[in-house]
Amino acid sequence: MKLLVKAPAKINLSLDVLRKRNDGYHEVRMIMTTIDLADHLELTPLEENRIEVVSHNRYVPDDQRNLAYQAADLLKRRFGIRQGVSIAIEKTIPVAAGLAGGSSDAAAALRGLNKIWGLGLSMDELAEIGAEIGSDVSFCVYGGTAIATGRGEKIEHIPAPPPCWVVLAKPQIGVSTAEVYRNLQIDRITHPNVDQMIHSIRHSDYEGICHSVGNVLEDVTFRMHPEVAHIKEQMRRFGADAVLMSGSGPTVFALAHHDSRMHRIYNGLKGFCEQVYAVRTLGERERLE
Ligand SMILES: C[C@](O)(CO)[C@H](O)COP(=O)(O)OP(=O)(O)OC[C@H]1O[C@@H](n2ccc(N)nc2=O)[C@H](O)[C@@H]1O
Ligand SMILES: Nc1ncnc2c1ncn2[C@@H]1O[C@H](COP(=O)(O)OP(=O)(O)OP(=O)(O)O)[C@@H](O)[C@H]1O
Repeated sequence: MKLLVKAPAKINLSLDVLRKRNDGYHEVRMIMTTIDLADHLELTPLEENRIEVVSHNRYVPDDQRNLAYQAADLLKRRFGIRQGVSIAIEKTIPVAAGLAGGSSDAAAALRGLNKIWGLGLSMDELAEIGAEIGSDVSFCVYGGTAIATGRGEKIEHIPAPPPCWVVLAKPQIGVSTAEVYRNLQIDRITHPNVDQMIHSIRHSDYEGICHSVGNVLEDVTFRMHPEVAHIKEQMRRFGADAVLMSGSGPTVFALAHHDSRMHRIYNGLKGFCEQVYAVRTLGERERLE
C-alpha cells in the first residue's frame, strides 16, 4: 500500500523569546499557522528492513540527516518495527528558509507511518515523539494555528485567522537557526505583543493581526544579511498589509487581503528575488488528521 501525505509549510505571525534556558534552547512564545505551500511525501513499504529517502533536491540530504528519515527511524526503534519504508519527497517548500520544511516532512512521515504500520498513536503522542526530532515538528504534526511555547513543542490550538494572501520571498542565502538564536541579545529585545495577536485572531480581526505581527529574530538575521531587510522594505513599498520575516529567516512574507495587492507585491518582488510564492493561509487543523 502506497500512502500520499501532505506536508504544509508554516509561518510565524508572532515570535517572542522570553529567556535562554539551561539546556541551550530558548524559551519562546509564538503564533504559528500553516500555509498552502506544501511538500508531498509518498510512503511505500519495502520488503527489506531499511529506510530509503529519495528527494531529487541537491539541498536535501537523502540519508539519516533527513528529518523524515529520522522520524521513520525513531518509530521503528521505539515500536520494534521490522519493516522497511521508501520515502519519496516531492520538495516544494524552499530549504533552510524559516518555513519548517524539514520539520513538516518529519511530521508527515510520523502521521503516514502511524497508519502504514498500524501503530494507533494519537496526534498528541505523535507530536510528543516529533519533539525529539526538532522544536517545530510538534506543531507540524497538527498543522492549523497554534500558540507554541516551551522550546516550541508545547502546542495550544487556536482558531484560524481570517483567510488572506501570503506572498513569500526567499533570498538565495541559507540561514542557520542555531546561529540566529546564538546571536540574539536577550536584554535588547523589543517584545512583540503576542497577546494582542491571539486576541485579534480569536476575533477574526484582520487589521488587528496586521498591526501585531512581530519577530524578535528579525533584527539578528537583518544584521547578518542586510538583503533580507531590503526585501521587507520592498514588500512594504508594494503595499503589503503587514510584512514579517518567518522563523529565523531568511524568508520574508507579506499579508494581503486584496488580489490586486497580492499581484503587485508578487510581480514587484519577482524582479529581484528568484523564489517568490503567493499562497493562501490554511489555518484549519482538521485537514491533516
Ligand atoms: C525559529 C523557529 O523555526 C520558529 O518556529 C524555531 O524556533 C526553530 O525550530 P527548529 O528549526 O525545529 O529548531 P531545532 O532543530 O529544535 O533547533 C535548532 C537549534 O536552534 C536553537 N533553538 C531552537 C529552538 C529554540 N526554542 N531555542 C533555540 O535556541 C538551538 O540552538 C538548536 O540547536
Ligand atoms: N526533509 C528535509 N527537507 C529539507 N531540509 C532537510 C530535510 N531533512 C533535513 N534537512 C536539513 O535541514 C536543514 C534545514 O532545512 P529546513 O528546510 O527544515 O529549514 P527551516 O525551514 O529553516 O526550518 P525551521 O523553520 O524549522 O527552522 C537543511 O539545510 C537540510 O540540510
